[in-house]
Amino acid sequence: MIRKPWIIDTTLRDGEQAPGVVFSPHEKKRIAAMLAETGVDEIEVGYPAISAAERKVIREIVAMKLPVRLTSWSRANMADIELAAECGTDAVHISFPASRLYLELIHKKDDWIQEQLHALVSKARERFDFVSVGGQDATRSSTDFLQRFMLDAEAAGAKRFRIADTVGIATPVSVMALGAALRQSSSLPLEFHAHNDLGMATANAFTALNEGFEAVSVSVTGLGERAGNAALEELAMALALNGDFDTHLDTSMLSRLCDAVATASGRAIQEQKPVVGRSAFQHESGIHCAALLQDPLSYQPFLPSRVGRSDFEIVIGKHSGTAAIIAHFNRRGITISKKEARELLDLIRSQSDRLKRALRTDEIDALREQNSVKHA
Ligand SMILES: CC(=O)SCCNC(=O)CCNC(=O)[C@H](O)C(C)(C)COP(=O)(O)OP(=O)(O)OC[C@H]1O[C@@H](n2cnc3c(N)ncnc32)[C@H](O)[C@@H]1OP(=O)(O)O
Ligand SMILES: O=C(O)CCC(=O)C(=O)O
Repeated sequence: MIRKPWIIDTTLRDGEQAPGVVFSPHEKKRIAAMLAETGVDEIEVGYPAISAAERKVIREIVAMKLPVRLTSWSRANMADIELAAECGTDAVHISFPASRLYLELIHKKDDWIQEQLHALVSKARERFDFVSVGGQDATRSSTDFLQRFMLDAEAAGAKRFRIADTVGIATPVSVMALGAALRQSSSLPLEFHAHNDLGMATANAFTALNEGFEAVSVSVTGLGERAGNAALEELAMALALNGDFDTHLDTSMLSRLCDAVATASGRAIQEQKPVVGRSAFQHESGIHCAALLQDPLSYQPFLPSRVGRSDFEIVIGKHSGTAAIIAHFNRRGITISKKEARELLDLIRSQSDRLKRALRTDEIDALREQNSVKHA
């Protein structure tokens, strides 16, 4: 059966918490509009308690009437919820500490959670259509604790429970075990909020959906605290290729969306970034290029056009072969013979070894000129 996962984008909340990142109101509105156009189901649009300016831009995004659920983030206190209610979002997410360590850090005991859940969720339900409850640091908590927490959240009227892997220590194996245990004791829909400290955020989000979590939170380019969150573009493509999910996401928007967030955040997209990094569709190896020129899916998981990119790029250097060299010239409207390509390849390899890099087009042209002078 094809499943429909609920994709929550938190670029405007957890994404902006990446150290040093500040989005302008214009950038926030543009990112929200692009997220809606991409087809995410919900946008965690910000944290109202930060400032009046934050509340103003959230209200402006609400006024855009995007076809997506907008959620405000809140701590587990009445003041934050009231500030969130001023913003007019459809939903509020109330974040509780969910581990002993986090409870101690805010000087609270276990029974505080139960009391607050009832007071805060019932208050929030008067003001919001949808109330989600979050467990911060849930992956360093015990299953018993979380089971009780979820039952209390459900009884208090919450509509979803977020398991936050706040310090990014979960693995696909632990996510599967946790999901299975929690679903035994409560029918409250589950969300997984991954962090990438061990490089597993996307894998954990993907595993959570496969394990039966109804929702995941992601951010564009994985922007977020420390090593970031699960990346929307990575999860979108993993789901699209998997075949068991229908996300309704327009993946052809992903490159533009990631570029917009990279520019607005001042965090350039890493060269090797999956899906949208510059080298994600760049090839130098001769064997790969020879095959790609016959079938572009031979050495790529999907066509670049699927994420809004143009054709794959051939890089000419030490690892090139003659097919790539002939194609390099063909793409520029120049026909060269296999024999000439072979002669050029020797020159390209020596120069590439010497320079310790691939060659630019002008350098390749100079070598061709040098080779033709030799034959004149
Ligand atoms: C894992 C996460 O992503 S959590 C989200 C983190 N995001 C942010 O912190 C970004 C925005 N933060 C801010 O603008 C400020 O920190 C504010 C407005 C939230 C609070 O500022 P301040 O009042 O100066 O408090 P400060 O930041 O020093 O300390 C955090 C306070 O929140 C309390 N707190 C922390 N987590 C929670 C929680 N889940 N529920 C209730 N209270 C909490 C702490 O006990 C502490 O309270 P205290 O000031 O009474 O001791
Ligand atoms: O919303 C929550 O409860 C969790 C917040 C968060 O971003 C995290 O714990 O990583």
